[in-house]
Amino acid sequence: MRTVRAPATSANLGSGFDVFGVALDRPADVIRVERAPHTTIDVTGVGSQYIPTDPEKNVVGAVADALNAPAHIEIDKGVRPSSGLGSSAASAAGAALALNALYERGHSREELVPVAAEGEAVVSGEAHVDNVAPALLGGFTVAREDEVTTVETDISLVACLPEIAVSTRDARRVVPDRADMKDVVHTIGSAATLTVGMCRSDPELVGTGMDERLVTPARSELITGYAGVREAALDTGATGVTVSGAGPSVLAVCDSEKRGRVAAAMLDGFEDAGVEARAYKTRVGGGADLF
Ligand SMILES: Nc1ncnc2c1ncn2[C@@H]1O[C@H](COP(=O)(O)OP(=O)(O)OP(=O)(O)O)[C@@H](O)[C@H]1O
Ligand SMILES: N[C@@H](CCO)C(=O)O
Repeated sequence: MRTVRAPATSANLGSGFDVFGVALDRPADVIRVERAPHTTIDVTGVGSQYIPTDPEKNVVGAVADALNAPAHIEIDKGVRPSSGLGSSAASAAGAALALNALYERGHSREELVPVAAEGEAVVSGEAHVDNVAPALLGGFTVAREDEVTTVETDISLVACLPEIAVSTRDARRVVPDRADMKDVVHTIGSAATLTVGMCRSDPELVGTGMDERLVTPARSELITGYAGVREAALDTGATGVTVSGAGPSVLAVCDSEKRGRVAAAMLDGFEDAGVEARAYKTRVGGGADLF
């Protein structure tokens, strides 16, 4: 048997749609795998009632197929599904690392990124890697077609998860097909600023670099209370706020000692909109741990 703790992740960070991602040091899924003639799946934990155990429909089934590694797979969910915190990616990345070890396949973590992305294709229709890459590699990741660059960084974050479900599939439908060149230029400037901020572990630059006008405006409409939550976080010292992944979680960057105040303000913002929520005081963390 092999066990992996696979972290939540936040993709996009505003200006890096389908490119940027970060590993979060909490929450996380725990995946246990044992050799078996056919793949079977048990799911427990947060939101497990919404997660299929059919290997054709669960992301870990696609990963087991891709590695030709049938197994009994137990998933203890710490990352709620349809959260914008890379719930499906945590399971896919965890299963890839665990099955690779169980069957001694010998793949590197980098080689496991496209394998785990096969799982993402099961749920969102596309094998996007911007959540599985940080879940496997840790830190801040920049994903291009066949290449992922990683940077270690020390950035504190608050991820606020409302009791709303937004599926990645639905949130991809509202992304506009076309963009104004002025908005594209603005986004490139933000993405470059954010990248420098990650390299310098500078929350001001990272927060400033989250600003963009291409994807977030349409997606934030799917999150009841978003405008108030964003304003509340900025008023209490966050340096930047954006939609986490496809939403509905809202991600704020701030100094580590301000996380408590920012988290409380974001929860109040959702409460004012009549939405229950929970907040994770977290930071950019490492990739999945194999035990
Ligand atoms: N092992 C799994 N863990 C979580 N969700 C799974 C798993 N297998 C299948 N799913 C399905 O995937 C969907 C959740 O994935 P989705 O990409 O929409 O959310 P997410 O991973 O939290 O978000 P995001 O990618 O925006 O951070 C749900 O419909 C869920 O039933
Ligand atoms: N980049 C993907 C990530 C989903 O978590 C999206 O925003 O649709």
